[in-house]
Amino acid sequence: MFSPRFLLLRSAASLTRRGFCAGGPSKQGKAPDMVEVRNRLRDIVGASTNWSDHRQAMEERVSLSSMLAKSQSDLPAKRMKDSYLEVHLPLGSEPQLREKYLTFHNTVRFGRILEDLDSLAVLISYSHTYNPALKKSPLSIVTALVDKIDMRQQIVYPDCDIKFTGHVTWVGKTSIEAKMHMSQYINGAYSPVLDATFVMVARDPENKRAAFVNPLTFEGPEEEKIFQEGEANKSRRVELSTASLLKVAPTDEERKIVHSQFLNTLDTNTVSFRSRVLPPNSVWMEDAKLKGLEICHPQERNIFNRIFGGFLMRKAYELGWANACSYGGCRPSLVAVDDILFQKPVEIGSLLLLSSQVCYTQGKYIQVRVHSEVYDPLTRQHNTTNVFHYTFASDCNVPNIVPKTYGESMLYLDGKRHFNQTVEH
Ligand SMILES: CCCCCCCCCCCCCC(=O)SCCNC(=O)CCNC(=O)[C@H](O)C(C)(C)COP(=O)(O)OP(=O)(O)OC[C@H]1O[C@@H](n2cnc3c(N)ncnc32)[C@H](O)[C@@H]1OP(=O)(O)O
Repeated sequence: MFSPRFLLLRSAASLTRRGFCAGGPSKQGKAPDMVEVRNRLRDIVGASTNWSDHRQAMEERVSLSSMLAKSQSDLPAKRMKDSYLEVHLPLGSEPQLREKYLTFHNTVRFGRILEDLDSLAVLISYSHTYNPALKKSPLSIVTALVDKIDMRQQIVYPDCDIKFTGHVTWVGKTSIEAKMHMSQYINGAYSPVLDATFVMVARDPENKRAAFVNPLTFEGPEEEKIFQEGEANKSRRVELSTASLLKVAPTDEERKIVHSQFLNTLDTNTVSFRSRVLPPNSVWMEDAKLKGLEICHPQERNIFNRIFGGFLMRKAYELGWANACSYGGCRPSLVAVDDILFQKPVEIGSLLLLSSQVCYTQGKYIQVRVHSEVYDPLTRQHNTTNVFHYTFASDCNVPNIVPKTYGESMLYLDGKRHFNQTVEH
């Protein structure tokens, strides 16, 4: 069985029984925090605490393959409340924790929140797939996609307690959608800060092949609605991927936008398609990039000895934020995160190249895309691992971003699609 600490974190019912009510810690014990979430994740898969033991720990996991279900119907259906978790981040009551989360401008580092959400989504997924007959889970559950994060409040205070709640909202055969909410204790009550939807994928113990997850049942019309939303999200994701500009031509309306941008930048003094002039209050796309490099040390590993998805999101977010800050000339605030795709795992020891680009602007909004790739210095090969999309708002209107090449125009249209999806709807 998973150890009693895991049970502390389990369902809504057990949380209430033990007194982990919304108001804060109980008398019987402290409400679970992020350290406990990560310790639990380590226990669930049997990850080593020291890097020097990681090979042995991985070898031990291989034997768990025989515990995998042969089909989804062999697994018992779970209820939404079976995976419900509530976790506290006591920034208000534990000042020593604040340092890790604090920005120079006395707000909360959003990159740290991304890390916490990622760990929580994994634990929610393990709660859904929990099998009391097993000591360790044979599943390797990885983050495939951050579907969206909607900000409901711009400012996150560094000295007020934070509460995360969440549960599984939809499952496929081997994938799980988890929705999480973050709220902050301000003036005697918790007020909503953000809503997040993640898609997790279950793999075998060696993280090589997909593995079945328990079906999900819903109780009552409210849960049915949540499940239907999950179905709709899945269909939307398939539609978006089919219409990707990397696969098909832009729509008629989009083509018109590209051509009118081209005409707007033609030099009227020359009869040439090549001589281009930057319109007033505009910036060429090629001048709105910011790049970075990360050496992927063992310290940033996840429980599967690959680089932790939350770390990748934090690094990409901070680079994207710095780019938006430099572009708008003031500190921007985050409006939304959407469609962060984890295409390939990042191995420990990799050189990770991060490249951010302002790809769309509208009024005070700045849409930033961050692309990350692993670079092998021996073969000089590059492999894309992630693509991140962030929407920021500046204090006042920013210059228009203008593409010059066809490839940049596609980035612009892709940025516009992401912007419309997150801000306008
Ligand atoms: C030791 C110290 C530890 C310290 C503690 C650290 C903190 C704790 C950290 C905790 C750990 C933190 C966690 C981390 O850090 S995880 C690290 C970050 N994530 C990764 O590295 C994942 C990288 N990506 C991949 O490996 C592959 O692309 C995956 C495995 C994701 C898919 O591969 P592939 O494409 O070959 O899969 P498939 O064709 O067999 O399909 C399988 C299923 O997947 C569904 N699907 C696929 N893609 C998407 C998508 N984009 N949107 C929605 N769904 C998607 C698909 O529909 C199907 O579902 P279903 O139809 O069967 O239902």
